[in-house]
Amino acid sequence: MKKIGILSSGGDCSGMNATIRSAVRTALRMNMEIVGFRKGYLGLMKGDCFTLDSKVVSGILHRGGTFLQSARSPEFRTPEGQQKALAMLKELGVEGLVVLGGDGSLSGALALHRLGFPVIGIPCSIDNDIPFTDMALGVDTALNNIIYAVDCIKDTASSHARAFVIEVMGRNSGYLASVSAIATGAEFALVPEREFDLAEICQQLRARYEEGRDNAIIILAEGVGNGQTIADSIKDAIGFETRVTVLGHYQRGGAPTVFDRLLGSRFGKKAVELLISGQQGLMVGLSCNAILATPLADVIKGEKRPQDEVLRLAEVLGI
Ligand SMILES: Nc1ncnc2c1ncn2[C@@H]1O[C@H](COP(=O)(O)OP(=O)(O)O)[C@@H](O)[C@H]1O
Ligand SMILES: O=P(O)(O)OC[C@H]1O[C@](O)(COP(=O)(O)O)[C@@H](O)[C@@H]1O
Ligand SMILES: [Mg+2]
Repeated sequence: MKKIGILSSGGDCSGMNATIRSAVRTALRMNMEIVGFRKGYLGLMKGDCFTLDSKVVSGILHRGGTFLQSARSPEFRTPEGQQKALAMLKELGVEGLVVLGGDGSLSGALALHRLGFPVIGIPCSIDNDIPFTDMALGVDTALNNIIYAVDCIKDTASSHARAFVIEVMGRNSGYLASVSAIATGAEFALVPEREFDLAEICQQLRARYEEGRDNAIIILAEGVGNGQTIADSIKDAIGFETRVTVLGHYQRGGAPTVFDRLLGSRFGKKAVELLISGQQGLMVGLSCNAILATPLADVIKGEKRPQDEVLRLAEVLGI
């Protein structure tokens, strides 16, 4: 193998740049040429790429997002799109590919692997919905962003005697909501993994209000539903005002935490080493603080185990 490629796909997250930098420096150390494809699978199908050298990746470690840019490409989901990408890889003389992305992008990586192309995946998604890794890249930074915002909102909640419904991202995963509720001392976390009864929540908020606790933070995972609907249905029942804050894309960006800088650096190095040593069709992951590799096929057919321990902790803490 003389030349490999790298791309970032799906939702961007903080730590992608640290990962790309580490992959590039590992490849160069191993006398390998490495090219970066712009905008994920879109750039791959078009052959939109450029050579990555040590200088190109300097000064990006501390920046969120991905300097290779990212995209969601419906065309790449089709067999025609995947054949286009394969033909382009062949034309460019690229013999192996590192894919940074979430569950969707890793499904795309598996498709290329099944067509016989050497691929290694790196789990990147703030949702933490990818199995076979304790943490995906970007989760820690997103959580830190969320707790900063919630701490700020708590000041207003207590000053104005209000209940805030704060909607966080995560698609169908309640990981960000559960963990941020634990870390901020929120009153409730509403997550798709756990059933809840809105009437009961209202009753508890009312009882707290009558005891003199006149503000509350309710963290809502986006997978549960709309924040305004929830706030509207509790407004009259609890005795104090409600407001809704949707944290949105603020959560995904910003300077990566130490955890994500280190995790990305470890993932990037390991992915390139695996590719160069002839291994393929794998995803790197973090398990008990070691970097392991799991077949992409197992990752895609697997399901991220429910966050049982986190949910139980939330329950014990009264969330
Ligand atoms: N089943 C699939 N087969 C092939 N490619 C896929 C598949 N699912 C997703 N992709 C590709 O990966 C891209 C990113 O996936 P998406 O689910 O949007 O984000 P993420 O990778 O962050 O989960 C999609 O736009 C598509 O190009
Ligand atoms: O940025 P977009 O395209 O609006 O997508 C928003 C979605 O992306 C995420 O931030 C990350 O999800 P993915 O990792 O699957 O891309 C979700 O939490 C959110 O629902
Ligand atoms: Mg996803």
